[in-house]
Amino acid sequence: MTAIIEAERLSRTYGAVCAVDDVSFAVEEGSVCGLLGRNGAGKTTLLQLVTGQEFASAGEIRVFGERPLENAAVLGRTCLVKESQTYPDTFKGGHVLRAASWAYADWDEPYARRLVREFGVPLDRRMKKLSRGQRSAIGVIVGLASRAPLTLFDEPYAGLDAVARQLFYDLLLDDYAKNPRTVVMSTHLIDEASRLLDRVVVIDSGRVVIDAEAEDLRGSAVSVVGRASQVDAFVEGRSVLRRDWVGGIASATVDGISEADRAEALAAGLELAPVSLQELVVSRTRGDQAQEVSA
Ligand SMILES: Nc1ncnc2c1ncn2[C@@H]1O[C@H](COP(=O)(O)OP(=O)(O)OP(=O)(O)O)[C@@H](O)[C@H]1O
Repeated sequence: MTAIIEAERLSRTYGAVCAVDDVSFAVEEGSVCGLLGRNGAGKTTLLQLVTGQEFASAGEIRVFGERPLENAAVLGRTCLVKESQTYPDTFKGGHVLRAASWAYADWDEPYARRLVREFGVPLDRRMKKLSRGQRSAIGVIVGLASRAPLTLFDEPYAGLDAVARQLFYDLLLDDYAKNPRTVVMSTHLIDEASRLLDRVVVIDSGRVVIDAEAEDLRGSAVSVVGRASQVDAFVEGRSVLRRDWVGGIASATVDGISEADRAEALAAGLELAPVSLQELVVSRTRGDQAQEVSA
């Protein structure tokens, strides 16, 4: 496999703030990578480093094997769609799409027109007069129709309603199947986007805390439910991410679970339930302490 993005010991500091802290990871060609993390974790800064909009304070970032800074060969194949995109005052939706058609060599105009119809966005209205969701839809259309070999979406859904978000996910999956490309998407809506993701990179306070195949990650934890005493006995010595009690019934989210562990839990009369990607990420980025919740 070819790595399209390679970060090696990459850091970006702003005075005393270390937005990206000694980060190393790779994104393989033809994969969809979810970049997840809490507010202020460093996701946008990382995407800006990837697209040459920020200088690294230390370390290396390579995109298509080259440094992205002021590199037309790299940036011509890279499309970053971000929520906070600003446009010239007089720009209408139609201008944005025309500018994008000039910027991206693989721009697909008929597909862009189809997406405009599907999202129902007006192209003859100034961008600043559009609703937040309509502006986001224009960004999503640019990202999809750019057909850029590396497409990065930085929280692209702000203001998009649930129907439009689902449309975006469906279009991305469908288009990705027909025209494989490399996609990185930062999102807080982890479970919604979960089915799209091949790989998950989670950053917390600028550092990578999880870098794994989404499938492996989903199977790495399980929720065990049963009588509190049995749950307590099972979790003894295991890595517990979260515990909840209701009366005498307890449930515990246990990390690093093996097939033998599952069999042992079932033999002990405990029920097993899958843990969603969102639960797992929340548990692992909440701090060192397992959360204890009683009701
Ligand atoms: N230009 C800047 N000057 C100073 N601090 C900055 C600058 N840009 C980002 N930061 C800080 O770096 C940290 C990471 O910010 P970043 O925008 O990358 O986070 P994020 O993960 O994208 O957050 P969110 O999910 O809230 O959008 C934050 O503490 C932020 O305040």
